[in-house]
Amino acid sequence: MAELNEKMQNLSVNDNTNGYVPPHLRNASRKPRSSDGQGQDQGNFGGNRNNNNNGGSFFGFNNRNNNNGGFGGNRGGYNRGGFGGNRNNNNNWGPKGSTNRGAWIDGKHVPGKSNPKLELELFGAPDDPSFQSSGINFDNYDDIPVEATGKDVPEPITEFTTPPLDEVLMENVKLARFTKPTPVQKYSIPIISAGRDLMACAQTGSGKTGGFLFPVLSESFKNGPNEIHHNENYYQKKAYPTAVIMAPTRELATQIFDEAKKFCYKSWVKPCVVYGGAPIGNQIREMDRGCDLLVATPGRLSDLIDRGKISLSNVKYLVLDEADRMLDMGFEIQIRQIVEGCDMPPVAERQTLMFSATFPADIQHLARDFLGDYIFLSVGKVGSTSENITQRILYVENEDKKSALLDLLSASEEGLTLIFVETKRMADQLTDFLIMQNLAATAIHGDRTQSERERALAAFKSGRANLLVATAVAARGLDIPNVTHVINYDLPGDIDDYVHRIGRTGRAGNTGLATAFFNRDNGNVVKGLIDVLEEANQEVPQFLRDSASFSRSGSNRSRGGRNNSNRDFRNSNNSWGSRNNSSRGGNGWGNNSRSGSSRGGNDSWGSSSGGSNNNSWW
Ligand SMILES: Nc1ncnc2c1ncn2[C@@H]1O[C@H](COP(=O)(O)OP(=O)(O)OP(=O)(O)O)[C@@H](O)[C@H]1O
Repeated sequence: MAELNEKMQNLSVNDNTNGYVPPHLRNASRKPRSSDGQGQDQGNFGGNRNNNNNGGSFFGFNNRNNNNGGFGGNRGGYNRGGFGGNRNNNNNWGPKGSTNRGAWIDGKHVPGKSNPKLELELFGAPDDPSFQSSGINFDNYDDIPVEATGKDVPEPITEFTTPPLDEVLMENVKLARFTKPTPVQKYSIPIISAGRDLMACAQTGSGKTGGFLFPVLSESFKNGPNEIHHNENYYQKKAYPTAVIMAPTRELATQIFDEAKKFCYKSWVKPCVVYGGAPIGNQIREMDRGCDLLVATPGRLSDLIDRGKISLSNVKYLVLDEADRMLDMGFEIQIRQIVEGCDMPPVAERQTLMFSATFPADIQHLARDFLGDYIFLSVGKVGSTSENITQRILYVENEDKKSALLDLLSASEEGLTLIFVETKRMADQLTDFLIMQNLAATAIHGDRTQSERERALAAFKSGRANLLVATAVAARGLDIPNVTHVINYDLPGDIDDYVHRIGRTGRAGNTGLATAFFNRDNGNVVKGLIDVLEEANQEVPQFLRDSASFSRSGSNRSRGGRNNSNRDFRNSNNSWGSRNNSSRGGNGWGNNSRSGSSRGGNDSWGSSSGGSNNNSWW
């Protein structure tokens, strides 16, 4: 990292006092443009001009890679073995002939047998770089302040132990080479094991998936499935999952499913995944073979409920992962219909868990309706970024971005680089441009077919394409080992998106670099950006501060500013009965800025007790 920073300094890319100067103009006199729009544009620096590469070997894009390893699908060999339909059978899955699957028989958990080949597929070899391993800064997580509010908050655990964790789950945690819980896991495991509802917020890459999977699976292994009270229609099979996990995107759903496969190993719990854009028939057939833990995107889940293929009447655990993103994507009506309008047990008869790295106010309203007497857990500041990620903001005009990008890429060390743009069109254009430079780039965005998206991700993960140009579709949750650099070629209009995007690097205690191109078009996000940089002890370039004084977001709380709550808003004195008070982009956020609730303030960081807080934060 130090070397990379040095190289960037040498390239002048990191010079925050002046605007970005493309290589061909470095020795020319060129006045930096001011971010208030007063500067003069003296040059027209298109990106292609300097790069007359006609002999491009077109890599990766447009399906040129014959990669058969679809995202998330192959590693576990999940589809190869037959799943018997009945959960009480000791069904086989994984490589042929294995009997790894456990069963629930006469009120007891009978684990399956070990299968070394499948173990290798699920958990990888210790030195396999395609499996994320914890980095040198993993221990730094111990210093992260944690706050848990609500009634009777259980004490956190400090190690993975039995109890509270089930033995089979413990074995799988060991196979995954997880030696100790991350902070969010330390709290979420005892909270969920105690049967409590939970709203948990923790930084990107800090192990939230395990935070809900470990206790949900562990309790399921101990307690077995709910008894199905409904008559099975012989001609139409229905899935009755015990746990339902909803996630905003197909890729994230697939990734959670992959994690679930690992930690369900040898147990009676059979995980399934359903998402739009893939043939529904295959997904139904897979569910017919057993479906105890279902990972789903809201749209496909509603569809399958409407078709009578899924009943939620058996659900003990409902998890909403990246719930705020699901609302942003317009899924609220579908989610409410699934949770409140179908046969899902009521709040008191299920456990409901919400996880995200950002929790804007409206998601806390959803919590009011979906969760009962819940614990609010915040690990680190809500919406903050990990200090493992070094953040750099460069002033780059739109027409200079391509050159600046090439500069950055030439300075990059080994590793994968994720480049975020705002539009699908731009993703395609930029990918083509990079391919023309003989760079190994591919793209992921919503207009690509599911199989194209899967191939792109697989090529990126394997390193065959070390550059992935992405829209917001890849911003959340994706856990790709060895992403060393995230470049916000276009900054998002929403600071929460920025937080999630850069969180694709610096995961599980590893270090990472995040570079963003900023110019006057990004005035709406400047205030939030400064907050995020300051919270993570990063350098704030002067041009950002200058820009903040011109920016609208300096004076209101648009989505570009920080409208997260880092508080459990039940502790607020304000009435939160009216949704209108908390709409995104609204005003009336009160006097308490985020810094008002920093460690040095009145708040009880580091305490697990539910101190009440009279701050009015909207
Ligand atoms: N206890 C642990 N020890 C070591 N590594 C862990 C542990 N828990 C999780 N990890 C690894 O850390 C990485 C990040 O975890 P995960 O994807 O759950 O993060 P997250 O908090 O959900 O991130 P995001 O907010 O981006 O979705 C994963 O590769 C996971 O395997």
